[in-house]
Amino acid sequence: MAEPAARLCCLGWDFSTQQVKVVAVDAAMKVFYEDSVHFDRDLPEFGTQGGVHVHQDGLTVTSPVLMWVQALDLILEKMRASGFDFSRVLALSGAGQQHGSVYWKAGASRVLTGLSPGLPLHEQLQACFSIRDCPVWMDSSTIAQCRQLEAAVGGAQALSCLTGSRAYERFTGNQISKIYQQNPEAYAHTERISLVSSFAASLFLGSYCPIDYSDGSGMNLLQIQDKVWAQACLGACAPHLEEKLGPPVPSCSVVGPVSPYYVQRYGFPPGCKVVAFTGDNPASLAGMRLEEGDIAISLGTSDTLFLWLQEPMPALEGHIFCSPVDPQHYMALLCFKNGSLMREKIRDESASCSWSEFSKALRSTEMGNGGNVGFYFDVKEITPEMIGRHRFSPENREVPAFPKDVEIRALIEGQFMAKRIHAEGLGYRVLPKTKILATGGASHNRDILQVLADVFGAPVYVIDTANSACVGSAYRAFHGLAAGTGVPFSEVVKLAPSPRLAATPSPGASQVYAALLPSLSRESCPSPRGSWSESC
Ligand SMILES: O=C(CO)[C@@H](O)[C@H](O)CF
Repeated sequence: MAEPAARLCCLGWDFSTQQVKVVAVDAAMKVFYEDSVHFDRDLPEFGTQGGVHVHQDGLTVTSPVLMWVQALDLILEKMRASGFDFSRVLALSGAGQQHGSVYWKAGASRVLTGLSPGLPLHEQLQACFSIRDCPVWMDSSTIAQCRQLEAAVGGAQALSCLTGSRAYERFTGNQISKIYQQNPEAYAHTERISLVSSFAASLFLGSYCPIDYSDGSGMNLLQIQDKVWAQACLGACAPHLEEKLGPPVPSCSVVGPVSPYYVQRYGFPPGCKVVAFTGDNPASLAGMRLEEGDIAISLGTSDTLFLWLQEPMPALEGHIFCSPVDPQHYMALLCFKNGSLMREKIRDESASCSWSEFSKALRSTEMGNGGNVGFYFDVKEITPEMIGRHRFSPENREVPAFPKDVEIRALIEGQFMAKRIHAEGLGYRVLPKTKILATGGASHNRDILQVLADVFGAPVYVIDTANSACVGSAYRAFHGLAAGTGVPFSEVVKLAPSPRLAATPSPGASQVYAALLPSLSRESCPSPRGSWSESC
């Protein structure tokens, strides 16, 4: 096998909240190089914590754009110092933390197209941004702008039908609206607005890179069915916004060759292609190689569900984005705040702080828990917006407590049944070929995965998603090389490592949960909707 330095490859980048990461993937879909620059540790002069600045109001959260630029300088220098052979890079793509926005000052495009290979990027781009502290996804200071936007388009459900989500504080349109309202001069001096993903792509392109459909779906501005900017949303947020955004493009677009800056300074081949960058979650979906009917569940501090949808049903919970790998389909994201911290609390209270006791309780109780059902929200839940612990007896009476073993199963079954109900509320359907891809801390507990397989009636696989956004970006770069050939993404990446089977549904599981789910659905998803055309 050729030495790592000599292998033809694609690069996958991730401009995430805390770091910039890169992986190199060869034609056998094997990761053979990875590197990262950690903002807090490697660029301490910017004074971030977790890559961000939380402002005095506790609501505004920003990151310095020049920190991101300098991080790219640093990581490229690290790669060069390690002997990485840039001349073998066929294409590159990447991801950025979703919803964040970058404001290029009038005249910046001339600097971007005329970069001097003798200088680092951050020295040349110092004066190119009209806003130096960019709003990021952790910001929640735009509730007023959210209400204004929903009012302008006919309400929360109308906005969800149009853009895939009701108004969320972190979504970019509301952030732009706040900047226009509170800093009109900076807004007037802004010639281009990028997402973090398209900003990063612009650095490699040496010109403004368009926003892709998938990450653009996280702005409350893109009409996700027709994949055009929603004029009513643009008008409600800020004037002349469409010209500052530029037209969106399909996520699999080859947006151009890499800038000569990288050819001359680092030795990239002149023909190295830049494939549109996208959001970190869409890139992760690509990295996990989700296919139609599959679900990916990240069981972490909060639990996150990634769904592949053909016929989405926009709702007041969750987010529907254009798919990053199939222009005809969609993906959905559902976040559940009460994840591992809730599981750890019940473990401490009902299993003597022991996971093995916790697992023993799951093994010693029956599927369906004898009709005892529970919802456990010690912090205010996002999906649905509820708080507190709610336990119901088989007679559907609320009760104050369960025996310890019953409590443990009620927690896990309740968490997974709620996920299935809300997923189906967005239009998801379990198919015969459905795979559940589990990742995150709790995915190491086989007994928890067994409950997951039983509730969904589908096999559960475990995957390592440590670099899923980067790896997904490298996969998308390979897919970009096949642009115009009609070869599907799944075919391009078929050599990638397969997930490991961890649990299959127990006999009779479908019947048990088919009996329980409808009653739960009325509790936790009260407004049944029809298809997109019926509910929007
Ligand atoms: O806000 C989010 C998704 O809607 C987060 O997952 C960010 O993408 C993290 F960067």
